[in-house]
Amino acid sequence: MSRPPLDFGLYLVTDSVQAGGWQNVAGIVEQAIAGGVTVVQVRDKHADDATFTQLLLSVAEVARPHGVDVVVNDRVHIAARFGFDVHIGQDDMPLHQARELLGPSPRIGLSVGSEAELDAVLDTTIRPDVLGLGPVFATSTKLDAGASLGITGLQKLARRAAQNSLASVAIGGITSSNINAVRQTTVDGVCVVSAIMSAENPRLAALTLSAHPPQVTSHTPSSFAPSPKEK
Ligand SMILES: Cc1ncc(COP(=O)(O)OP(=O)(O)O)c(N)n1
Ligand SMILES: Cc1nc(C(=O)O)sc1CCOP(=O)(O)O
Ligand SMILES: [Mg+2]
Repeated sequence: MSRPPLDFGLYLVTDSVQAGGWQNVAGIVEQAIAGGVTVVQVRDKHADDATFTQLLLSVAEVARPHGVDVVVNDRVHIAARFGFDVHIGQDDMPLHQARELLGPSPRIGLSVGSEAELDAVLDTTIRPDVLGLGPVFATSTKLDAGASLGITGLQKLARRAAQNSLASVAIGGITSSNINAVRQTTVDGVCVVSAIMSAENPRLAALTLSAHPPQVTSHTPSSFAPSPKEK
């Protein structure tokens, strides 16, 4: 099944705790999209399914009008119910089972943190649509993240992914201070959580991290234009 390629350029993964509560997440996402975020994954490790669904739909409401893809973290059954894309890790539902539940259209992202995990992906006939490669650097957002890959480890995985026609994104400890080195690897995009979710100004944070910051024109809606202080 061919799914249209996505612009993974600046991929935001949400965190309701860093947002100060799940009700604040959609507002932060809206600002981050104005700053250049191209994909949003809704991740909340604490919410029950009903609350997660409310959160997901609130994010979709602000993302979809801008053509920004919305991805569900972990909860394949919720993604399947509403037809969203999904991201799963090595300890989540197996890829073949997720594909069976989702049907052919939604994209599936899969975490890969080592050469052995990439070997396993390349050995199977059912392929994910994108790999989440990480953690690149140490992170306090995900306490059970594995050993850091560093730029060299990331580049080895990203190169092999590309050689096998697999899209990849980098994740873990990425900030405005190290993002240039990450963008010099073969990854198709860069994921951040705290660099945007914990920022005082999520729009400015996204602008700083974006590979292609949005151009402000006379047609830019006023809610997306910079405030006089930022000009
Ligand atoms: C794009 C992307 N890459 C990796 C992850 C991590 O997924 P996982 O290993 O399942 O860990 P949790 O996010 O579920 O804690 C991700 N979420 N997104
Ligand atoms: C959700 C997640 N997955 C990771 C992985 O390595 O698979 S690291 C991570 C958290 C990244 O948060 P921050 O941008 O704040 O460091
Ligand atoms: Mg997971």
